[in-house]
Amino acid sequence: MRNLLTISTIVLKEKKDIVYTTIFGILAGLIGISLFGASGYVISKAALIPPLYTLTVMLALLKLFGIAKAVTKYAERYYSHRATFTILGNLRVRFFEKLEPLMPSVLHQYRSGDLLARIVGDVENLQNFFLRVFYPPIVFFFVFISTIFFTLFYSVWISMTLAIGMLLTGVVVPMLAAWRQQRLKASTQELRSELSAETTEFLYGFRDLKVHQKVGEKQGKLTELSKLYLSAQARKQEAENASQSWSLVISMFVCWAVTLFGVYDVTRGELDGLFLAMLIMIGLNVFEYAVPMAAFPTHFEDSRRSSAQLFSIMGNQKEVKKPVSAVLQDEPMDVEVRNLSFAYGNRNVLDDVSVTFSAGSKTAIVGPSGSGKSTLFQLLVKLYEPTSGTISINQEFLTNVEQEDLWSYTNVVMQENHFFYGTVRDNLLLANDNASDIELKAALQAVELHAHELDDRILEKGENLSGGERQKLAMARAFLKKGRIWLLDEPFSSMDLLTEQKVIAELTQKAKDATLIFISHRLAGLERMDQIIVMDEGRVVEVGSFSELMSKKGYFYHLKQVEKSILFS
Ligand SMILES: Nc1ncnc2c1ncn2[C@@H]1O[C@H](COP(=O)(O)OP(=O)(O)OP(=O)(O)O)[C@@H](O)[C@H]1O
Repeated sequence: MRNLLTISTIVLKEKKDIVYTTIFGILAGLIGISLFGASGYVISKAALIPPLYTLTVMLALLKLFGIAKAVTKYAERYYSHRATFTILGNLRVRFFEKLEPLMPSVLHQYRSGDLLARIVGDVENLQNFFLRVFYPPIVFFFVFISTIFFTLFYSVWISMTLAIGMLLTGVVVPMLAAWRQQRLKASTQELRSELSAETTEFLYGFRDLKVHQKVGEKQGKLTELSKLYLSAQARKQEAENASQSWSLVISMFVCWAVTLFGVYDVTRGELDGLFLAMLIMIGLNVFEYAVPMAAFPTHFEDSRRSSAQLFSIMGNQKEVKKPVSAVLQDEPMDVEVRNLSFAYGNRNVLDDVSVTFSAGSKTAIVGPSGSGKSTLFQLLVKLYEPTSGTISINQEFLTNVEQEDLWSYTNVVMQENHFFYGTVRDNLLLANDNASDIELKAALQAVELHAHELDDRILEKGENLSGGERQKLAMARAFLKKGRIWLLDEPFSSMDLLTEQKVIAELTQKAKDATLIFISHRLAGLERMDQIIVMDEGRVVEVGSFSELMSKKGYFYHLKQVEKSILFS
């Protein structure tokens, strides 16, 4: 409910349109009922053969009502839709602004299809909040109350019957429908998110599923989920149709009752027969405004669930602080890690890690698979927040440094890098918009990607590149940036040894005025590093230069012996 209140505050920003919508909605309702009522009166009056001029004036008035109804209805639609689309725009912007600083951690917690369904589907769903939940009840009650008061002048019984009809269609039927909605366990939103997440995974993993002959099995699961979603939608629609039908049935009974009471009053001489048709027509027309009330609970429940789904993404996250930072400079920077621990859920993967990367130093982090190297890397680039301990850059805690700032001063190459559909040029320009073609070609040369032209096409996710070529292109992208911290997570693992040595030589040259931290599986070529950090089971087990570690004959020395024995066996 708190989420819906937040949505209401966003909706209320469009006060002007909301007021206009409500006023024109009420006017359209009152004029519509007057038009019907007046038609009934004119029919009765015409039967008494009044002078022609009386009929002419009455018909002219009817025409005027007709035009006024069309104009007010148009204005109501115009302002309500204008408000809806502006509110939808505001919601999208608000959601995006809230989500953007949280994005790295959000991406790790949600399946991509689920996130997409929430961003697109749930925001879209909220368009009904104003259009079907927020203002129709106001119009309904205002129009009904006015009608009840008006009919009171003619017949207490008719007025009372309309009041009962209003209570039944405006309160009882929607309450029953809301109760039924609550009993529908699986919400369409949750099922849609699941379906979207499963479909995305199916498409991403299609090739592997095919290789392992599991396409049919996965397809069956998807079909099952899709059926569940369709039946949830059907049940929801059935519930809405049922309450609309009940509303209609009640309105018909009320109209019969109005007719009966009217006839009874006329026979007793308490009501002029001239007004009977008018009252019946009013009774028939006023229930038009009860129809949206029947759908009210469905849309209310939809909006509640959608807002809860949306806010659950933001509510789960600790918002990353974004104070302005003056710590990052265009010169090599100190990076200090103190007593850093990190857990994925309740699984500890880093335990009390303390290391220093002094300004301009070159560090390699090595260790067996799963020792926590990449996790440390992700904490250094602020993709995760530490469970405890600190990371500081130039004596400023990383929590006080803007993520965008950090990334603009850092050259990052991850284990898996993303490439977009487009040309080699487009993908390189991501790192530096202002790079000239000469600089782009030099970057390609530096990573030994001679065979590729700037206009060569790259498919989505770099599908038409080999693993090594993807790493080379990612390095070329990093070479185009002028960062003062280099953070590389196994950037050469798929390159051949010769290319690796050439790229490392180029990297050493390019990063000579920067702090370089790189994670490596291979132990060759680490002699030129200022320090080597050896990790095992989430802890730092050794730190020192190559010669220090080799003479110590500890963990690193042992790893090196194993590597040698594999290479020369
Ligand atoms: N997103 C995640 N959720 C849960 N556990 C994770 C996640 N990512 C990594 N882990 C676990 O954390 C531990 C450390 O992983 P990490 O990727 O940091 O190791 P690594 O030393 O970089 O390994 P490698 O050399 O194979 O890349 C591993 O046991 C891994 O299973």
